[in-house]
Formats: sequence, C-alpha cells, structure tokens
Amino acid sequence: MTFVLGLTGSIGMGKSTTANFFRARGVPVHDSDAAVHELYRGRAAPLVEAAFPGVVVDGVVDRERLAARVLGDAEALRRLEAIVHPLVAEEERAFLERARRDGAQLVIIDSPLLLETAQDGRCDAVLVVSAPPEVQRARVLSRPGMTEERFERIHVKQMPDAEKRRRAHFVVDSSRGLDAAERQVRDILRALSGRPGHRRQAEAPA
Ligand SMILES: CC(C)(COP(=O)(O)OP(=O)(O)OC[C@H]1O[C@@H](n2cnc3c(N)ncnc32)[C@H](O)[C@@H]1O)[C@@H](O)C(=O)NCCC(=O)NCCS
Ligand SMILES: Nc1ncnc2c1ncn2[C@@H]1O[C@H](COP(=O)(O)OP(=O)(O)OP(=O)(O)O)[C@@H](O)[C@H]1O
Repeated sequence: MTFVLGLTGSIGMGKSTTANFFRARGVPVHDSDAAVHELYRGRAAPLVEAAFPGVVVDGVVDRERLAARVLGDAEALRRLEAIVHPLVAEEERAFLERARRDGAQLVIIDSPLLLETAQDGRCDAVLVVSAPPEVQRARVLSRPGMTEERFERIHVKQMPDAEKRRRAHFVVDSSRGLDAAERQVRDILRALSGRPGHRRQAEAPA
C-alpha cells in the first residue's frame, strides 16, 4: 500500500524546500506548482489563451501577464482555476497510479491549495510547512517582481496559516533553518515508517 502524504503551506512558507528533503531520501513528489508551469508550456496554453486573450506568447502562458489579469479579480481567478485544477488533478492521478504500480511505500503530493480545494481527502496524512508571518512576508517580498499588493492579493486567497496548522498531522517549522527542517523531515519519516497504507494513523511528532 502506498501512503499518500499531502504537503502544503501558504505562499513562501517553504513547501518546495521541504519537499526536496523528502525527494533527496528517495520519496516520489508530485509538485502542483511545477505541474501548472509545465501545463502552461503545453496543453493548457490554448485553453488559457481562449479565456484570457493575449496572455500566451510564443505558445507559452506568460505568468506575469496572466497574474496581472487574475490577481485581484476573484471571478477571473475562479475561471482560471476551473481550467487549470482539473488538468493538475489528472496529472496527480497519473502520478499516484504510477507510484502504486511501482509499489512505492510513501509519496508526497505538494500542493499550495491542498486544504483550500479539499485535496486532503485523497491523502492519508497532511504535513503543513509553516513560519511566522514576518518571515513569510520577508521571504516573499524578496522575490524579484513581488510587491506588497501582489503578496496581499495572493495571501487573502489562502486559508490562514493557523487554520492549516490546526488541520495538520505534522507541522514543519521552516523558520529555524535548513538543518532543522531536514531533521523534522527525518522525524516524520521515522514516525511514518512501518505505517504505510494505514489511513489517518499518523500522529504529530512531539
Ligand atoms: C497567478 C499565477 C499566474 C502566478 O504565477 P507565478 O509564477 O507568479 O506563481 P506560481 O504559480 O509559482 O505560484 C506561487 C504561489 O502562489 C500561490 N498561488 C498560486 N495560485 C494560487 C491560487 N489560485 N490561489 C491561491 N494562491 C495561489 C501559491 O502559494 C503558490 O505556491 C499562477 O500562480 C497561476 O496560474 N495560478 C492559478 C493556478 C493555481 O491555482 N495554482 C495553484 C496550484 S494548482
Ligand atoms: N527550512 C528553511 N530554512 C531556511 N530558509 C528556508 C527554509 N525553507 C524555505 N526557506 C527559504 O524560504 C524561501 C521560500 O521557500 P520555498 O520556495 O521552498 O517556499 P514555497 O512554499 O515552495 O513557495 P511558493 O508558495 O511560492 O511555492 C526560499 O528562499 C527558501 O530558501
């Protein structure tokens, strides 16, 4: 049986970094943000262009142009999500089928909207990556092209971090450095070892 661990966290909390610690230990990871980026270079491009004319350049969705059209416009973002989320869900299903066929003991679904879109119903346990708000803000604002306004527009679309942590079986605090986060990942793997396939049996580490 394959144990499916959902990994989530709000913007800039350290999902990708934490997912990489699992990857480095041989755990297969499905990364929803990366899947979206790949889809924008391929089969999603004509669909997104039809809904938001002018956002595709040389056959590829220009994420800056698209962000300008959907962030801050709730109806537009909903339309975009209605195009993109079913395609991501398809890729995720194919990933899980492959993992089960290959006999993987543990896999990670890394998705920023795991709880917002009730994907956690398809997971055996949920890991939330978290950091204090000032750390999150500083990390996100240090990204090229990011502004306070853009950060706020994304932030308000996400479930509050405290609520995410409340729903988690495991929490990784990414504000204590890379070594500390790697140790937390090791502890989670230890807690899960011997339990693959047992739904909802993971416990938060002490
Ligand atoms: C708005 C877009 C164009 C901005 O692109 P950009 O390259 O700047 O960001 P990227 O895709 O890498 O996402 C970064 C982070 O933004 C946040 N975010 C992205 N989409 C959403 C959303 N629909 N709702 C809330 N937060 C979101 C997440 O924390 C994510 O980790 C892009 O995020 C997008 O197309 N979003 C809609 C698709 C979606 O819902 N993706 C989320 C995972 S399926
Ligand atoms: N444990 C950690 N210790 C120190 N810095 C970290 C840690 N985890 C993440 N970071 C830093 O925080 C920033 C955001 O991390 P990361 O890209 O992993 O977040 P994310 O949640 O995947 O972001 P997004 O929501 O945009 O997809 C990066 O600069 C990364 O180096």
